[in-house]
Amino acid sequence: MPVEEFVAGWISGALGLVLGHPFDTVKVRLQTQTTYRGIIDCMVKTYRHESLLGFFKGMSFPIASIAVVNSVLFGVYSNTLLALTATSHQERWAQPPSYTQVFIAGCTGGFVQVYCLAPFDLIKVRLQNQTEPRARPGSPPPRYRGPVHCAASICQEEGPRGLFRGAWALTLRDTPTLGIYFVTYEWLCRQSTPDGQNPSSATVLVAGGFAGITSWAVATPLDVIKSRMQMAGPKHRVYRGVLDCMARSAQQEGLGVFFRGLTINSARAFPVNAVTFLSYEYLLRWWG
Ligand SMILES: CN(C)C(=N)NCCC[C@H](N)C(=O)O
Repeated sequence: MPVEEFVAGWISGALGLVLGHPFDTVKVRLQTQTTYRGIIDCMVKTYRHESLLGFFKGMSFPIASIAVVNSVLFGVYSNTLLALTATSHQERWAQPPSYTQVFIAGCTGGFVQVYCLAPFDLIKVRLQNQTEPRARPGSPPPRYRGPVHCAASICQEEGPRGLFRGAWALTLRDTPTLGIYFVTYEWLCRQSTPDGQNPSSATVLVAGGFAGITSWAVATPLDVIKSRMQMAGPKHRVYRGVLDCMARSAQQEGLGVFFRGLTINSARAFPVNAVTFLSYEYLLRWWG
């Protein structure tokens, strides 16, 4: 099993993550809180109350976890393609796999990475939703003091299974959308690259960016549901399941609720995934 695909997945994921985290914080707050009038209002309020640091809340854990999550995603994707087509990454532009094979490999990578991503994503969402400024004398301390305290509190209050709250919604979000993600990337690269050649850097950047936008656009409705289910701990509103959360959200806030965070998700997706794919391709070519 080629391990360089796992390492390239990790480094490229980390670069994309740092670039996209401020967008991600705004998105999570818009999806789960009703106090903001829109993206700009959320950005202004976050900056006023919490300074620039507010945008980077909850980032340390994803940085640590991206090592596992992105390397599992890209590693499983690439190794599934290898099993389906018997061609390595280096041979893949000369003997391209079919789109069905790319879709199956993407869905497999998406499905497997969910079980690494779920606890980290839950902790990130809980920390991003704490709007209190960092501890000031006299002000009440935030509920979670940091990622480790957050994980420990969840285990204590909700049991270890609490760390997987929202994992089913995450599976429904990520399995098909990661198939779409890799198919879009491959299709765009092949459209603008002569047969048998490696795509140029500009092509990889644009194809990676649009793969991110397309997959996130499709993923947004389940992303909203996933974030709400993750916030619904034992002390908050509790949903009976994904369908109950969908029905109650739509009843209370209208169908528009499923598109909350769509603009910010797309704005974040382009740079994050352009950088992720560019660094992934280059690391593999460099090691190849
Ligand atoms: C629609 N979905 C869930 C995805 N396209 N997932 C792949 C994510 C890649 C990158 N770390 C990101 O956060 O955009």
